[in-house]
Amino acid sequence: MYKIAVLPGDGIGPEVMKQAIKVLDKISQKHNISLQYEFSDVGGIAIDKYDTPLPEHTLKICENSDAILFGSVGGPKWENLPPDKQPERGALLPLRKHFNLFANIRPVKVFKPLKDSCSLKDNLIEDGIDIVIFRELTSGIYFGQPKYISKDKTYAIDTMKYSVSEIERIARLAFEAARIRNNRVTSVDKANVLMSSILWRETVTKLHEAEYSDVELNHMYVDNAAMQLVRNPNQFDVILTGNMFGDILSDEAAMLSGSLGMLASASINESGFGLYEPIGGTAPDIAGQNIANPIAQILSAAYMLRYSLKHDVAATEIEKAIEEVLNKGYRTRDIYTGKEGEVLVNTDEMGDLIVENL
Ligand SMILES: NC(=O)c1ccc[n+]([C@@H]2O[C@H](COP(=O)([O-])OP(=O)(O)OC[C@H]3O[C@@H](n4cnc5c(N)ncnc54)[C@H](O)[C@@H]3O)[C@@H](O)[C@H]2O)c1
Ligand SMILES: CC(C)[C@H](C(=O)O)[C@@H](O)C(=O)O
Ligand SMILES: [Mg+2]
Repeated sequence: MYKIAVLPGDGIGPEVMKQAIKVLDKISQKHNISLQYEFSDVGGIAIDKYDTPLPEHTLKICENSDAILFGSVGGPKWENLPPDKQPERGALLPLRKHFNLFANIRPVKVFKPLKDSCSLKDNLIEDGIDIVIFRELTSGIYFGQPKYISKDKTYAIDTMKYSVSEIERIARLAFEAARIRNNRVTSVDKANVLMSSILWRETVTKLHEAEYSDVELNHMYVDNAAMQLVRNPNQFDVILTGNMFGDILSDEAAMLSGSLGMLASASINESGFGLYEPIGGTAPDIAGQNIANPIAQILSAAYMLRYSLKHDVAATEIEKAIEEVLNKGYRTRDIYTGKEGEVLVNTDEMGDLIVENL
């Protein structure tokens, strides 16, 4: 039996999480996988109830689980609280750090039927897109010390710090992934300006020479990478990058797949324990209307089955069911183009359709 900590969070989090649970119920029945869910509050809702974004009991539930399925946290209501009390800095980042979830894996796939939702010209995505971003998640500018706003509020400091071992462990996973994909790694940095990027580039190069010379490696500055992603996305196979660059490039890459609501991520540590979440946020502009796209949350559940519970077949079946539903023309509002054959559905209906196709 697997214990799953389910943390829906704020905004669209609970709406899309409901769909992911429906899908997990069906697939676990089908494959005889015993799942025990432990729901708990995190983020803004936890601030409202317990005056803290990451209550002790929520952390305990996570510690006693085999994986964490996370929705998203934050929103306008909590934006003006002191920094460490806010949902993102007070819950999500501490969770990532607490469990040492250094490897954030963000696959960018374009489902063929969604080609029209992609903002790029057809000829650029004719053969689909299949990129995976390996983002370092527990260091870099997000966590480096010192980090503060001066008492008189006339200046502020963040520190971008990377150690060789932190770079090596994420680089190793990227090279390993490339070997079973198209054998190419693009390491993205800003080595023409940042010291931490110079070390990043040197470390990746050394590791490549010593252990992974069979993999094709190139280095790219982050500004160029942002441009290349929309100029010719298919040049990329595995993108290896640091915390902040990975955050920005993955939102950009999401639009290749048509919507932020389509991309999910796995954040894992050295022993394979993981937190699984959509790459997008709480979407306050559409929350509470049952119109959000639940696919990113459902894919997060599939990645959980694949990476933490080692049920690859079940994960693949979920991905196939999503593709099937999209093939049949069903679309939530964010991926609806009005083309003939498309049917507009809401969040619940999309969840039901995916369940029916399992
Ligand atoms: N992992 C997380 O918990 C996480 C990630 C990103 C942002 N956030 C938080 O979410 C809040 C809102 O942030 P934001 O507006 O910058 O980013 P966002 O990702 O919430 O929304 C950006 C845009 O994408 C759309 N969108 C996102 N997910 C969607 C979905 N599933 N279906 C359809 N449309 C979708 C939204 O409607 C919005 O127009 C902030 O408080 C932010 O800090 C949390
Ligand atoms: C909410 C925020 C802290 C988070 C990040 O920057 O890592 C989000 O944007 C993401 O991409 O997971
Ligand atoms: Mg982000």
